[in-house]
Amino acid sequence: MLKVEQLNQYYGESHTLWDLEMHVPAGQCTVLMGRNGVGKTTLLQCIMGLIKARDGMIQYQGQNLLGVDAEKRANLGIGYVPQGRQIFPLLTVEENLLIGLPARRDKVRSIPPFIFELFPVLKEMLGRRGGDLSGGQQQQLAIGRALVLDPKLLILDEPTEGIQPNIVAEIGDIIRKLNKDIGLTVLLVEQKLPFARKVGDRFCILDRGRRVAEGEMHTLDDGLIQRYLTV
Ligand SMILES: Nc1ncnc2c1ncn2[C@@H]1O[C@H](COP(=O)(O)OP(=O)(O)OP(=O)(O)O)[C@@H](O)[C@H]1O
Repeated sequence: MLKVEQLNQYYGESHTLWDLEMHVPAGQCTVLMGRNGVGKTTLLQCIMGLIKARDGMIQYQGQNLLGVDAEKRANLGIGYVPQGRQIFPLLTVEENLLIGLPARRDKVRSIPPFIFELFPVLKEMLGRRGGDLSGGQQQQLAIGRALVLDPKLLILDEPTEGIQPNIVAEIGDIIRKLNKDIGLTVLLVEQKLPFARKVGDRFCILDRGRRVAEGEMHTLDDGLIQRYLTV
């Protein structure tokens, strides 16, 4: 569904992504892994068009995204949950959810009920300001906001960062449900190994801006973990 090929990205003169390759097959959950600062968020931001890649290809359903504006990428069915959630703290939960609706490809202009089935807490808190929610609730809101757009591919950047363990498990269950029951293709950045193993079908490991390993989750062995993931 998504194929990154020979992607190079620079921050000024600093070469950050090097001939990067990554495949995200349709219907699967792919986990992008690697230590801090290896380029995971940079890669996701290139995919979303939030930062520019210098050359290479990002192919989504057969189309090269590099010439497509960031707003249009959402229209193509790519949902994005950024690192740190980035919900609007002064807007209510309802307003946060409504904000993406005009970008939907169809004419739906109200919040789809399945969002509240997945996240009942959001229904209870519709009138609450986003900034008054707990970290876990904000993460649910950020995922809900991405789902409002009816994406086919959902991209999440460290959805468990700074969240209590019981909510982490809940978020894991929701990602699995979205992937296995609803059929969304998922790409997520995750540093917690048990979580990655629980939700992921495949992994892709970056090290210093390069892809160093990729494969099915059951092939992620101790050698790779020691070499590229443990700190
Ligand atoms: N806006 C920026 N300007 C310049 N350099 C940046 C910028 N953002 C990130 N970098 C650098 O690019 C490299 C990759 O950063 P990136 O945030 O993509 O890594 P990451 O793997 O997502 O790390 P983390 O797990 O800490 O979020 C790092 O060396 C970082 O310092």
